[in-house]
Amino acid sequence: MKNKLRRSMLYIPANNPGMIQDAFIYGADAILFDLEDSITLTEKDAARYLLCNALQELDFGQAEIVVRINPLNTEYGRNDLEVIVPAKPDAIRVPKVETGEQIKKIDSLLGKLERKAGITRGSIEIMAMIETARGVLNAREIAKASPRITALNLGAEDLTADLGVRRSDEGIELLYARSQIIYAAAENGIDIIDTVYSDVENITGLKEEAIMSKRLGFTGKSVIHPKQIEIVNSVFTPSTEEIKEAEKIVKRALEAEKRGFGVVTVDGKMVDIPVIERAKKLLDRVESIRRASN
Ligand SMILES: CC(=O)SCCNC(=O)CCNC(=O)[C@H](O)C(C)(C)COP(=O)(O)OP(=O)(O)OC[C@H]1O[C@@H](n2cnc3c(N)ncnc32)[C@H](O)[C@@H]1OP(=O)(O)O
Ligand SMILES: O=C([O-])CC(=O)C(=O)O
Ligand SMILES: [Mg+2]
Repeated sequence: MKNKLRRSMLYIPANNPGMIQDAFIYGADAILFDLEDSITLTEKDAARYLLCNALQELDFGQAEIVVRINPLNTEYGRNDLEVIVPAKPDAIRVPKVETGEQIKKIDSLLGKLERKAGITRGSIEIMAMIETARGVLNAREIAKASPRITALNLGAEDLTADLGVRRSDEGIELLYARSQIIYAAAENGIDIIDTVYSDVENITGLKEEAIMSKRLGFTGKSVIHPKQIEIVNSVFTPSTEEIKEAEKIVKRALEAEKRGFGVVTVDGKMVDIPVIERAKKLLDRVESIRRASN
């Protein structure tokens, strides 16, 4: 079964056969083959065909296979979909999405290409990248534009370029965008993936940013180098203390319910329905992680 955890999504430029071949060995939950910004215009065609062959020939294990296409308003985007859909990726990541209408167009095009390729209609998911001011402001309509949408992704490099601001370590310039898209994703029960951390050598900085993202509500983070995977997976996996606490809450709540009490205290803190729901959600996630790593 495919791993849909999406704690870490590893970018791989789709014109690099060595990286494509080794993609599955690093333990990323998702492999994110890129046809957009890591590929120069002269390499677009070659990358697309190389990737199509690789998806058909290679076994990437349990990792979810996602392809970032070029925007559909460029001459490359439509060609990407035509070549890649028959190779059955699990999802298409669409860059620079600004309106729900754009997602509806991609949904309909995917439907036609799926039919042509003999693939079940609706089986290829869409992940929408929010990386412009307009995209941030329209995140709500984007998130609900198609049942295919299973995640929103922040693209901070493009967004800070659009805003004309510097990207800082503490990320204050991204706080509004991060919060807005987290709410849009939560409203629709879909995943929300944080942007890449570009300073590959700075593992401490990566960890701090990932912890902050998790605390805000992100469910995972895109990465650009294999050495970023372990740290990101571990930040987005509940800790032993969190698991123990959740188990205790669920156990005490069940005991209290049997005695007719809806609210109890656990370690001096009040536990009622929302706290129990949060604990159950955490334990469900732990179970998904356990299943995915077996
Ligand atoms: C703003 C945006 O749009 S970000 C998204 C687009 N950008 C990308 O996709 C970039 C993805 N990352 C990369 O291309 C590379 O990591 C770079 C260019 C940043 C650095 O590459 P290198 O200088 O080769 O890194 P380094 O020497 O540390 O690599 C060590 C090993 O890891 C491999 N590796 C590095 N990055 C990746 C990757 N993303 N996926 C798979 N393998 C990788 C290298 O091939 C090398 O393997 P080898 O030892 O078998 O030769
Ligand atoms: O964060 C990402 O996924 C990379 C990206 O496209 C951006 O930052 O603009
Ligand atoms: Mg971008």
